[in-house]
Amino acid sequence: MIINIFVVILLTLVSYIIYFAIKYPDRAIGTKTRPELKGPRGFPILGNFVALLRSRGFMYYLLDLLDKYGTCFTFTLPVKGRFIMINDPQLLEYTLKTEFFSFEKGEILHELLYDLFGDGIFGADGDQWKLQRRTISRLFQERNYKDFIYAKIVKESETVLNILRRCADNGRPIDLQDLFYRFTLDTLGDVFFNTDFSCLTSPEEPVQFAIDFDITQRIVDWRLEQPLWKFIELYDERGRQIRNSCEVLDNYVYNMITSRRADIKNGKKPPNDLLTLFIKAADEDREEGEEKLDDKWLRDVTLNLIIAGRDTTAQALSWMMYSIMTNPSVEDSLLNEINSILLPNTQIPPYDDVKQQFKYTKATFSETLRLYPSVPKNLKVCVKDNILPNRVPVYANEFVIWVPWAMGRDKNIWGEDAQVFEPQRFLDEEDLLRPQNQYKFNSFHAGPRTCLGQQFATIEVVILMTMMLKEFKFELVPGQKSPPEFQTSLTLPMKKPLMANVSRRF
Ligand code: HEM
Repeated sequence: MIINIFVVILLTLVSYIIYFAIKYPDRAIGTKTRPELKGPRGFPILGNFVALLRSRGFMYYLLDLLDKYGTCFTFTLPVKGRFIMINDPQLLEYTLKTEFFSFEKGEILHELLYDLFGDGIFGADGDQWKLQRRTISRLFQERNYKDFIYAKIVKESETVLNILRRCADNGRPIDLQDLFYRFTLDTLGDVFFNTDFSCLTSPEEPVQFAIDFDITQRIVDWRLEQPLWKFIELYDERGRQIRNSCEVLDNYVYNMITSRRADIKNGKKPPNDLLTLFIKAADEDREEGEEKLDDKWLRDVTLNLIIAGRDTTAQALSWMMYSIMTNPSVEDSLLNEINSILLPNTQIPPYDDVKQQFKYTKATFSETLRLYPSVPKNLKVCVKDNILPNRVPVYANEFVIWVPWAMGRDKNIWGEDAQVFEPQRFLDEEDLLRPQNQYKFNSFHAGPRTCLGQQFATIEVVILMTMMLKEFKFELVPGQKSPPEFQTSLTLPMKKPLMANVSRRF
């Protein structure tokens, strides 16, 4: 009897598989056929999943396909569906601005980001996104930079200099990538919570908040590439790890919120930081009838911003230092600029200079992000049938995907010298910053969802780079791969440490 039931189930299963294999002979189950589009042929039911698994990771897979098929092609993955590449500024403008409401983050992305990002701005769409964008923009304004953000960045930069002084004195090389991760996390801890995560004060010690942060991000990255993540996490270690790490992060942030609320209630003067401002903004908005601004909302907003600001900026700093160390003429121009703006015997650039001057430093930062964009690939889901300007239809539930890494190196977009590191391309004849088309230089995203931390990151980079380069010379420790390999991830970490020797200039 049991054997009969088993045979019936097996036969039914096999019949279904045969049925679906005939219905979806070269693409993932559930996807529409698109014979008019170029792209690799997939397996029945699984689409291009096998090829993706055989590749070195999603990013490398996309780069191989871009080489083979050009800027617009398609492939399919089970559970996720069809992806259409749109590696072209005009197509990007159309999806990120003109048809903004037809292309969203969508439910699939929201769900796989949820443990870490919650309902925060990164996974949010519609009114939920609009409300957060409005509140966050209100707080990233000039007055707050002047009042406390600038001073906190300078303070953390000085701690970095102390570490570098010890390295220079001991003749010990340093891993710059690790140093920059510590710097950006400590800066965000200070700016958001007026707290010291102690990443820089104990540079040899692991930091629990950072460890749990890295675990959750790694698992979220993996989910992006793995269609069966929900099922695998049921029996795999990763499910337990992400729950535990998120609990640590949640407890940390909720404790901060609770004790700050208590301080405010008891009439204690709260510190100048973004948490205080967010609590005030949330309370004001709640009085105006916004229901959603509770402590969970505050947790989501602050954690999203820390995630947004830590890795992106640390990685940009690492690639920038690598580019400076391997381009002596760029280093000379940076030093000329620093010495022409700073008075002799001063090392800290004044706020107004950071904002208005340092054009070459800012151009070097942009050039770094053109070649090494901190978010190297990105995607949106189509929520309403649409036709792209190149006449390619995109149907609801299909993804559009683009690769800033490849766009930044595309000769058709940046000219014959696209592969060359040349900050001058961001400056005009009078050495003023050239206004950029956001859809061409899209490392900070573009359209209504442009990065809200661009100014924050620029100020952080200008201050730290100026202070570091003024006092120290950096040289790559020989024997490292150049250019360094990246690790496939949501962002663009270097795969190995970036080891440098440090010596004093004076
Ligand atoms: C080099 C540094 C940075 C780069 C290259 C960068 C790049 C980006 C990119 C590509 C996006 C779009 C991501 C998406 O598809 O959702 C984004 C969004 C965002 N970034 Fe940044 N970012 C940087 C630093 C920062 C910092 C320091 C902060 C804040 C402390 C920040 C806050 C945000 C926020 C809030 C959004 C979401 C905007 C929205 O969805 O409306 N970013 N950033």
